[in-house]
Amino acid sequence: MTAPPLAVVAGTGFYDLEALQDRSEQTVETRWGPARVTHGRWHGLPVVFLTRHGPGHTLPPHLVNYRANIRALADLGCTDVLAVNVTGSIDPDLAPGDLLCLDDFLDLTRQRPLTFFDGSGPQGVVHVDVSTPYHPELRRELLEAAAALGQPMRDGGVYAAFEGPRFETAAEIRLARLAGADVAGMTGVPEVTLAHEAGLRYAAVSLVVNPATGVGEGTEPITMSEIEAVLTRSREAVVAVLDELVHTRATFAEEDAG
Ligand SMILES: CSC[C@H]1O[C@H](OP(=O)(O)O)[C@H](O)[C@@H]1O
Ligand code: HPA
Repeated sequence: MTAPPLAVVAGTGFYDLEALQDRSEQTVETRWGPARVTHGRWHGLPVVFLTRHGPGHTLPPHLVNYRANIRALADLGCTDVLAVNVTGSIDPDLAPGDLLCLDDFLDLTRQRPLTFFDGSGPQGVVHVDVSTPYHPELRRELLEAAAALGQPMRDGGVYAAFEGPRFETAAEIRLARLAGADVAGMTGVPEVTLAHEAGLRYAAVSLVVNPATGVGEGTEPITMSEIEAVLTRSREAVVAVLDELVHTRATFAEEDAG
C-alpha cells in the first residue's frame, strides 16, 4: 500500500524544499479557493510541500488562505502535516537560531476566517477539541529526529499568534508573556486549528529569528535584515531535522515492505 503523502507547510524563508525529487507543481481547487503545492519524493516517500505565503512571498500573514491550504492537503490524501513557523522570542532565555517543538498556542488574531464549520455545511455547527493542539506522535518524531542529529530543540513552547502584518508593541509582548507565551508569530493560527477540523495530525517547529519587541537588551527595532541573517544561518538546521524524520520513516517503510 502506498503511504499517504506527508505535508510540509512552511513560510518565511522556506520557499522550496530542494531535497524533493520527481517534482511536479499543482494548483488544487477547493471550496475555499485555490492552493498551490509542490509534489515530490523525499527519501522515496511522497511529500506535498506548501509555502504558505505563496511562491515569492506575496501573501501577508493575515491574507494567507489557510482554509484553502489545509483543505487542499486533506483532499490530496495527506494525514500528517509538519509546519515550520519563524518567530520572535518572548521567553528571554531563547535566542535567534533556537528551535522549539510547539505544544500549545494563544490565538490573538482578530479578523481571519477561522473555521471550515460556518454552519452552512452538512455537519452544521461543530466545536473541535484542541486540548492537544500539536500531535504527540508527530512531536515525538520531530524531537527524536533533532536528537539523532544532536540538534537542540526545546520540547514544548507556547506560540502567540498575532494578527500582523505589523510587529507587536512591547506591551502586547508583555501581555503574551504574562499569559505564558514563549514565541510570537503571525501564521500558526488558524492553520493548526483548521488542521484539527480537517482531521489532520499537525505539529510545528518554531525557529526563533529575532527577540520579540522589547525583549532582551533594549528597544532596538526589529529589522528584516536581522531576520534574513538568522534564516540564512539556521534554515538548514530545520531542513535537516525534517530530512532526518523523513529518512527514519523511509527506513521503517522499507523494513515493513521487506
Ligand atoms: C518576516 S517576519 C514576519 C513573518 O515571519 C513569520 O512567518 P511564518 O510564520 O510564515 O514562518 C510571521 O508569521 C510573519 O509571516
Ligand atoms: O517578532 C515577531 N513577531 C511576530 N511574528 C514574527 N515572525 C518573526 N518574528 C516575529
